[in-house]
Amino acid sequence: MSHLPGFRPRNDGWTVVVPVKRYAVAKSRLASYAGPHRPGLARAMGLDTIAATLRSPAVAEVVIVTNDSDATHVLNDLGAIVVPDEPDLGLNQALVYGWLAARERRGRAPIAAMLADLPALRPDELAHALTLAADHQTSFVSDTPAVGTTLYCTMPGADFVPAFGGPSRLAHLSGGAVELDGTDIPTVRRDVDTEPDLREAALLGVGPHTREILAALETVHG
Ligand SMILES: Nc1nc2c(ncn2[C@@H]2O[C@H](COP(=O)(O)OP(=O)(O)OP(=O)(O)O)[C@@H](O)[C@H]2O)c(=O)[nH]1
Ligand SMILES: C=C(OP(=O)(O)O)C(=O)O
Repeated sequence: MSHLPGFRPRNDGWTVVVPVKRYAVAKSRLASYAGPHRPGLARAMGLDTIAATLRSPAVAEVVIVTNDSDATHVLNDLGAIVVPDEPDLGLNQALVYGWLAARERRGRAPIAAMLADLPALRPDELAHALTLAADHQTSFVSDTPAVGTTLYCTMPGADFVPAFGGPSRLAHLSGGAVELDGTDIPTVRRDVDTEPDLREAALLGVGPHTREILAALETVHG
């Protein structure tokens, strides 16, 4: 197993569980913009998100839940632990399955769930969010419009009840999770579902895989 430059396995720190949908069917809301590049764009955003997560100083281990064969091989080579999406019942069930695997591996670690569509994610901003999260049993970071969620965090012993999808900010608040201050973590909050989201992420500065696909899309769209 090779590791990214700068990645140091740690014994303390967070386990971050990341669900990755099969690229062939992912990011349907970007279909008209990305056309044949849509699976490649989903892959590139996932790779940039997970590479930044592996480099974050607050992260000890990354557990990926996926049934995508390319993601399984490539993310394992990057240094993530990859488990199959055995339930295959959507995002939240995949996260619970990943949480069980994470707990089995590192029983006393704090565990967070994070989406794979944060292509501008910076390792230091993720570390900042996870440091804030350590003050609460259960907490979360809302997305840029403050409607959805990008990161859901639990300390050891807390229930893990992710409620991602649609207006998940309210769902997580109703479940008793504390919303973390999003002031200094714009790249943790910028998930990408649509073309305007992608433009905003590009302004924040996306990782190299997403940058390459964006360059190809620029030649299509002018
Ligand atoms: N393992 C797994 N991951 C999922 C599943 N559904 C969504 N995800 C992941 O969950 C995160 C957020 O998903 P969405 O933003 O809804 O992405 P999406 O389903 O690809 O996009 P749309 O087709 O536009 O809804 C991304 O990391 C996806 O890869 C699923 O059924 N299984
Ligand atoms: C899954 C989520 O993201 P989106 O609905 O933007 O895909 C969410 O915000 O809970």
